[in-house]
Amino acid sequence: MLYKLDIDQRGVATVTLNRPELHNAFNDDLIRDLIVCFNDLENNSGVRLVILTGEGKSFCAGADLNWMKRMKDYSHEENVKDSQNLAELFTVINRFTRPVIGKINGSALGGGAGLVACCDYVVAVDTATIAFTEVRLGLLPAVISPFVIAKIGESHARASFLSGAKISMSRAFVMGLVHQVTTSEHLDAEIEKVVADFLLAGPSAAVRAKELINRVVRAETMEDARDFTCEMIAKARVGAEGQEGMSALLEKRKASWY
Ligand SMILES: C/C=C/C(=O)SCCNC(=O)CCNC(=O)[C@H](O)C(C)(C)COP(=O)(O)OP(=O)(O)OC[C@H]1O[C@@H](n2cnc3c(N)ncnc32)[C@H](O)[C@@H]1OP(=O)(O)O
Repeated sequence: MLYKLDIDQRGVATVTLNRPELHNAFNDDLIRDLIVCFNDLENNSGVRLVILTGEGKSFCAGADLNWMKRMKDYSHEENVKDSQNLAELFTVINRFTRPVIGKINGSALGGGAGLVACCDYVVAVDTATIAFTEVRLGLLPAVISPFVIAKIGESHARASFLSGAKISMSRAFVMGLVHQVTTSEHLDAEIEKVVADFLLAGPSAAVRAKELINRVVRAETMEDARDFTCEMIAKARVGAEGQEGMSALLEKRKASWY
């Protein structure tokens, strides 16, 4: 298995990419393993959120170049199929119904930067760099582009995709790729604070909030967005969790999901 999985009593799952000797670069085995892992976590109703991180000094060095280079012996159709597996990985992480927190322990390059963009909340060490290096390798940040452009917008995508230049953490913060920057010494403690904040949300409300964002950003018109957002709040306020959350605040007690 090219990743490690730990699920604690609170339902916090930690997925750790585990190919440290290759800076957690992904090959077809790691891609397949991670898709299965995230699908299993999706089907595990006890999981409240996922932390995604890397073993060793890097978060993820993107695609394993030895593996990608070998793809020249494959047909065009096989190459397209293979790229679709990678797209599937980004999709299962990005669409994972519960929050995914990126714990960026080191550099995230190429497809590794794409993984960062798929996370809902990202805490990174100040020594990490993010770079969409693909063009410097004669390649393209293709499969990751929908996720990254949705996150940072066209202007930042043009600036970073076309040069492949390293992005410092202060810049990644401004771009909205990273939400918090800390030292490696404080990374675990900062992640724990973030986890505690996310666990304060009603479990079902957190899932619905993520669904809301995914639907609003993909809505074709304001009217479409208005219709389903009204539907969603109409259901939430009469639902058991909404009723419990409001009662708990009014009665000055903790809601029962804590
Ligand atoms: C569709 C998706 C496309 C993509 O994702 S394209 C790939 C984009 N990735 C990159 O551009 C990352 C390339 N790697 C690096 O820039 C550096 O490496 C690091 C910053 C990650 C680490 O640098 P340092 O600490 O100096 O270590 P080191 O000596 O460069 O690497 C140790 C071993 O790891 C191998 N390695 C690093 N990244 C990859 C990779 N992406 N694919 C295959 N091998 C990789 C190296 O070659 C080397 O190997 P050895 O020990 O045999 O010399």
